Amino acid sequence: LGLSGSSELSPLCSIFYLMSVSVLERTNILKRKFLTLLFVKTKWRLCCVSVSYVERCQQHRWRCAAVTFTCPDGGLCQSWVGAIAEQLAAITSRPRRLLIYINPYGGKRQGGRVYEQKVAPLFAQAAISTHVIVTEHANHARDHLRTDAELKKYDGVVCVGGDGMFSEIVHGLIWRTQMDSSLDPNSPDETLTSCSLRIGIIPAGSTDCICFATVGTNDPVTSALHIIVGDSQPMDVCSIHHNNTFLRYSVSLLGYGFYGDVLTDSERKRWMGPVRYDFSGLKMFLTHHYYEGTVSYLPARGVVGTPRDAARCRSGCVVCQHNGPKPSERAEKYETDDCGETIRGKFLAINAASMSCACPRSPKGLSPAAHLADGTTDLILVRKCSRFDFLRHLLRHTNKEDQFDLNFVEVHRVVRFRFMPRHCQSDSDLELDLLENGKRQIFGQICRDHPACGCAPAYSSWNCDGEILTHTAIDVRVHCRLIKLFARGIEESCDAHPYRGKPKFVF
Ligand SMILES: Nc1ncnc2c1ncn2[C@@H]1O[C@H](COP(=O)(O)OP(=O)(O)OP(=O)(O)O)[C@@H](O)[C@H]1O
Repeated sequence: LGLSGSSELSPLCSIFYLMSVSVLERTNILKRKFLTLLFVKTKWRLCCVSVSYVERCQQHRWRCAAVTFTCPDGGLCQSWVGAIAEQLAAITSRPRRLLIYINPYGGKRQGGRVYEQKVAPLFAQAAISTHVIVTEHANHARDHLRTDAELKKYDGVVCVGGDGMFSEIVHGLIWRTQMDSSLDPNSPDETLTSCSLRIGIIPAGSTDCICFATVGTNDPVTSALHIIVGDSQPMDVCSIHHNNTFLRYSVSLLGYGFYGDVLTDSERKRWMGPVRYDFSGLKMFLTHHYYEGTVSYLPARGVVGTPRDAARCRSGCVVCQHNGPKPSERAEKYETDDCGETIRGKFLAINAASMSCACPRSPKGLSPAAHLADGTTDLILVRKCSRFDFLRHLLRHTNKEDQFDLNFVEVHRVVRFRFMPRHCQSDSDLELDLLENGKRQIFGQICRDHPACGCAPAYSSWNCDGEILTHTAIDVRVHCRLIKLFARGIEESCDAHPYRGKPKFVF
């Protein structure tokens, strides 16, 4: 794009303006997908204005592209730079100051390099000021956020690492927000205050499931661009309590039985690297343990959507918008026994998916129709069945068949649930079980009390977003939209998007 010199600034300005608006429309600048003005440089007597913008690539990836305008008139160029910069400054959703935590040991230990080489230059170009903390030990970021961080100075918190690192940020930020609001996080009935700061994830871990589920790809540049353009994706968080004591928050998967056992076993095999998950998965599948207990839950009422829907939670999801927080629902409690449902049984797996839990290994995820911000979690109960049937269920996570369309699997969309393993049940509950299930139970109980006989163990562990919980009897409550991410959810049919690929400028 070249403009010949002229002393008449105003008409030239208009032409330049019209042409640029056309360019910007094509690059989607006017729909806020434009990234940022990068620089103005003088070349001999020509001035260049380079405008950077987001270009969509395949598989939900974003790239930073640039278009350069040249003009012999330096003053005109400067006025253009000023005008565009003014427009950009008016977009208040974009962060200006970020607090960044880098886990140098996450994934392949490339967090520092990924940030320095791929992300920091983009933040610098976008004029975002950063305060970077390289963590020195586990829970460093969480504890810093809880007490020391001067959060008022920042527009967002970014973690460079995997799901464990994200979890640290979530725990630190939620705890701090509740403390600042004088709320008691130990009370499971407390209505928590939503965090005002958004969280960004630069994926540099082993699995990066949260990033994949909210952005659609695990790519540091794409995540950095979502942060720069100031995207915002609200997210539900489950609080987990045991006897009125806070244990953890969960945003993705809470799994007892199969997924708890796989995590416990894989933790002992860290030396194997990422392959440990496959190894432990196979081992636990062959071991085929089942666990007895009681699940009680409050079904989600007055919401649209079910776990069996064909529609998926995507960018601008109407289900999330419809089911958003409603004041009357926020204080839902187990006030009476009859407001919840109760299921006793033997389970191979009890899973609560607060999002699809899609990842590169399971592109559909554990609950494909789960929503990021609808205030519910999908409670999936896999009852005791044969190994062959359980394999059928597991394989359906990777193909197009419905993993819930099996007579030993049930799924409920809930706002709260409790689990009580059988060994923790009161005597009266055990008597009730006995009456319901007959005398076969007596021999089962003897086996459980004397594990040396080689029967199934009495209890498993909860896998809470990749961490093992210390208690098995838990009370889980969904808090609608407790946090916000620098993301926009997975965009629909990205490959067919009109703005994908290189924009073609025709003048
Ligand atoms: N400096 C550090 N030294 C040791 N551990 C750390 C440090 N900083 C953070 N951690 C801990 O490392 C754990 C794993 O980190 P992270 O989640 O970034 O990587 P990952 O486990 O490889 O990835 P993923 O969780 O996606 O599988 C986190 O739970 C975090 O608490």
